[in-house]
Amino acid sequence: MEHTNLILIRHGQSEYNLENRFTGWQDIDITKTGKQEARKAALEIKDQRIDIAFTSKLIRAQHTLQIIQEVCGWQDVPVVINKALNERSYGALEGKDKAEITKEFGEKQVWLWRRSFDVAPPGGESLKDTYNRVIPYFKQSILPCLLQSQEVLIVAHGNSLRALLMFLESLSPAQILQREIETCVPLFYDLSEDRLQRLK
Ligand SMILES: O=C(O)[C@H](O)COP(=O)(O)O
Repeated sequence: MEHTNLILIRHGQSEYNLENRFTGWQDIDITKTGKQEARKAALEIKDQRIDIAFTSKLIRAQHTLQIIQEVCGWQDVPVVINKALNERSYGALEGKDKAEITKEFGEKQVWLWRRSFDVAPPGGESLKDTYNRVIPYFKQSILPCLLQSQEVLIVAHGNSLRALLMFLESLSPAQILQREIETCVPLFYDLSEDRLQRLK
């Protein structure tokens, strides 16, 4: 496998993913399928060296990371938990059925809430709001590890990771509209020293 110094993984399927409900900050665990996805992701990355792992305060991400650690034998890898990596808040939509909300508000509005950069769901966070907490945390706590040549694993959420890859790949608000992050499909980054310096 090629060298990589940063791996991003979205948690395994959650109970609400299975039920097609908006999750956001609701602390919902992963399903049996989610556990299998985590084991599969672990097998894909187990040959990598990981020095430190970061995850959110939410159980679906932590549980996914625990399974990865068990399968890879990485129980001793230090884990840093921070709410800055939490999923975006879906506000008033949390717990609601995505299909019913689409029926009520229309596909275009729901798509803007789910995928646009700056349209926030009612009472929740836009991707821009999420970006504005994820990226300062990345710069302050994760980037220094990478700059010290540590190999980093981040297990987080669809939208906190969309914010992060927008930053890492210098994507515009128009480009991020198209990006979907699948559950437990590892994203590998090999960031050169020069690139890391420019991310500071
Ligand atoms: O919070 C949620 O509902 C999901 O984790 C991500 O949802 P999305 O695909 O609507 O962004």
